[in-house]
Amino acid sequence: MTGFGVEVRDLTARYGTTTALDAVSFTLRPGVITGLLGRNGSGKTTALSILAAFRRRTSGTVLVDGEDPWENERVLAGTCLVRESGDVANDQKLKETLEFLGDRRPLFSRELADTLMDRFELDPLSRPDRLSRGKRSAFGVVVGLASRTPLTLLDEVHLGMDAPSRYAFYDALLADWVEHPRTIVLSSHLIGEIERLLEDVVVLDRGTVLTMSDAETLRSGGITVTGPAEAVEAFVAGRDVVARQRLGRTAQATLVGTRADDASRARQTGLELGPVALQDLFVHLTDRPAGATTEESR
Ligand SMILES: Nc1ncnc2c1ncn2[C@@H]1O[C@H](COP(=O)(O)OP(=O)(O)OP(=O)(O)O)[C@@H](O)[C@H]1O
Repeated sequence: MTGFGVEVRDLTARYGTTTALDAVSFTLRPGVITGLLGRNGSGKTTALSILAAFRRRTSGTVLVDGEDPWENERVLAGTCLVRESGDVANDQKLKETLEFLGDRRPLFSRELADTLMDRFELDPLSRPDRLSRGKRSAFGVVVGLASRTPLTLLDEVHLGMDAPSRYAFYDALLADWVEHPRTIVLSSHLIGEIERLLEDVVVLDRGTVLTMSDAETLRSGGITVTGPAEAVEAFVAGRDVVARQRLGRTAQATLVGTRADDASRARQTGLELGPVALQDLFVHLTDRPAGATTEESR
């Protein structure tokens, strides 16, 4: 099993007069972990809700494993969407929810669920409405990962979790995906922590696709330059610097755009070149002039 592929073409979704997605097209490669990135209100939740048939589209084409997911039993049995709220029955004990999913989802792993319940210190006898926000999110992670569905959509599910729990989640996700490859989408506007997990990236901005690429290609669009502050400044003069950091006399600048002689210039001036953080590129790509309204900046 390598997971469901997804093909989205000209997808438009409106809520009354608000256009949440405006003729959006993207693909999700089967068996790949994709980051669906975008600032608040960019349309991530709407897109994932349509893929999982939680919500109907206004127009456009959505194919999950080659078929329209709407009222499609086969596709929906292979799709799991977990949103930050957890999306689980509030009036059921956690253990009952896991038993229910074990009966319904053919690939559900009770063993993985139990391991994750222990790791997140979740009491199987508790109920979601009695859990803290972070623990509720953690239970969403248990459901999302243990379901092992061919299409797993995790919508900002990690945001409420504390740092140790988030890192336990990232490690568990990667380890289980290596053993059981499947299509996973992680949506977020906090990219720093998850970028090492992502093979592909789709960036949404105000309901449109800003960029779609494999993460390596995206990263290769920029470099970091590290070394003595003055030499770094001389190197980046006149170029598109999207982030700067300084520690004592050492500075690091993040550049968008590379030049053929970057490596030789860096060698000559004793500077170190490194990969760019997706978070910095994301901020650069989705940055808007202060005060610009949605319509003006379109
Ligand atoms: N139920 C709704 N009714 C009206 N407008 C909505 C509804 N849900 C979302 N929207 C609007 O649609 C747009 C996209 O929202 P969506 O929740 O998909 O974005 P998002 O990228 O998931 O945001 P966030 O990162 O803040 O969760 C926003 O302008 C939002 O205000």
